[in-house]
Amino acid sequence: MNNNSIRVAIAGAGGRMGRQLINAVLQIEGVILGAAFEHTGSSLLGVDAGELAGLGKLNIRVTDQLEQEKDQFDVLIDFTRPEGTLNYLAFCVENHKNMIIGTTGFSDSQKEMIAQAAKNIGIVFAANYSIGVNLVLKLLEKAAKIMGDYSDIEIIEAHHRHKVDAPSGTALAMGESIADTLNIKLADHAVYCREGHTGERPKGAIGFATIRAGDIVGEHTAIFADIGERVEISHKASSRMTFANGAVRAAIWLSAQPTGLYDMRDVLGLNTL
Ligand SMILES: NC(=O)c1ccc[n+]([C@@H]2O[C@H](COP(=O)([O-])OP(=O)(O)OC[C@H]3O[C@@H](n4cnc5c(N)ncnc54)[C@H](O)[C@@H]3O)[C@@H](O)[C@H]2O)c1
Ligand SMILES: O=C(O)C1=N[C@H](C(=O)O)CCC1
Repeated sequence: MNNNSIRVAIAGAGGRMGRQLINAVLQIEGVILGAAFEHTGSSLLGVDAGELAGLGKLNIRVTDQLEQEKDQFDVLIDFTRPEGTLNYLAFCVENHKNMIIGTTGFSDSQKEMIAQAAKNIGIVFAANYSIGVNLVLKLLEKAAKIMGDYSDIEIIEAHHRHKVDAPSGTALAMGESIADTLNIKLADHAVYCREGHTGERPKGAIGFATIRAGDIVGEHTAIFADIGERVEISHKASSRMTFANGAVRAAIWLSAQPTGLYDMRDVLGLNTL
């Protein structure tokens, strides 16, 4: 640790991702843990953040008192729920703190609030912070360019039984990447549900299928299928540390950027390829 270290606050510190993020902050050079937040009423308030993550005492207590901690951090990493994110967003705008948003499941109007906030602070907003998934988003542009206007496109995702939103943010980002390349609106082509007598597959549909089971960390496949052949582009995450390491990398990168809205492809330099 040195005086130039970026001080990170973790929101949702007691969650599956929050605990991994505490771990990642302690392991990665250039960042230190400044604060750990949980929502009001959480049974984890007052618990030591290091002990929460199984790392021993850090003398940083989990709190819901943002105002009291505001001088302890430069950037807030949020993996919570949309309503939680929007509360933290208002606080960060008010107090000029950068934000890394990993939460998924936002409505269009909530996404617009994030975009508006990014006029005042730096925000990286990504449905998936793994390097591999962001590479996949780029590969999908290539596949869509070559096969997108004649093949049947389907996106399949699988996650653990506790996940509350569907399709996953990553599956939607994959759909957006394909739709943007084809110059179409995902909302006009997405098919999220099939049941009963559906009729034949409409040409140009982008289908989504969701699996929720056990402890699956996160798996995504995009299929481009024609008669006689199909291409499948897949990513499988086997540890949440891949997301946590990516989010901390984004926090370091964001500290050197001007105010604005970025995604993980900006952080990795993939948007200029
Ligand atoms: N972008 C990525 O790379 C990535 C990776 C994994 C998970 N996620 C997303 O991150 C989010 C969290 O996932 P998780 O598996 O850690 O979930 P989780 O349920 O284990 O953790 C959520 C945390 O948020 C807290 N929380 C819930 N409601 C809140 C509120 N209103 N205000 C403040 N805090 C609140 C909970 O107490 C908990 O600590 C989900 O939206 C998930 O889809 C994104
Ligand atoms: O575990 C989750 O929840 C995940 N959510 C993200 C999504 O919705 O895409 C990323 C993968 C893990």
